[in-house]
Amino acid sequence: MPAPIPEAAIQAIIGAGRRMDRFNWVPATAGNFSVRLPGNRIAVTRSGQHKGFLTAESVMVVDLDGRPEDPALRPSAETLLHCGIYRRFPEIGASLHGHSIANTVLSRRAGDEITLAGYELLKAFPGLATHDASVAVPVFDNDQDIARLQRAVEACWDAITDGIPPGYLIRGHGVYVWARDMDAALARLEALEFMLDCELQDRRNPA
Ligand SMILES: CSCCC(=O)C(=O)COP(=O)(O)O
Ligand SMILES: [Zn+2]
Repeated sequence: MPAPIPEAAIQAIIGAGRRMDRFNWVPATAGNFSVRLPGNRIAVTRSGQHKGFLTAESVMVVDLDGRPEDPALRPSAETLLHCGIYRRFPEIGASLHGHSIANTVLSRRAGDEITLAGYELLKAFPGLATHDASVAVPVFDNDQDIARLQRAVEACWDAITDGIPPGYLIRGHGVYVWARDMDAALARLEALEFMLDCELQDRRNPA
């Protein structure tokens, strides 16, 4: 009999969905969220749920390779991207994926990264103590083969020598961010989305 999902993890996931829905970052059934549990378990949203209206039944458990504890339940189609984050970064406790207008539009127009520079909100990212900095957020081509997409993400991470940014974009699709816990992941997501929105508005109305 598998261990129950801790109530705190369930509430963190439900709360994240409500908060992201208020910003219109999870339209239709877009988005997926996860929390690391003890014992190499991951609490993750089930596939096809509206993330603004999650309940305890919307959350299930997979292992670090994405295998469901209950084979009758279907985890997020993008579970392997969450697993890749937890496998790579042992200190990470929560991961979020959303589809905002800003991350979708900008990633469609971008090359293989979007550089954010000079924003006070860069200080919401780890290791940055000043606006006088820049972060190159990777952008990956969208792929319905999520295992292949995860391999592209890992190849990019392997090539970064000066600090992996706490998020990436998937072209025309959305964003992934992660942090030590759900509150920190939401703060990072809000900071990143704010800066992407600024970039989008800048491009619409260049000075
Ligand atoms: C209608 S959204 C298309 C799938 C997607 O990109 C997503 O984020 C939600 O997929 P899930 O399987 O996690 O519900
Ligand atoms: Zn998605």
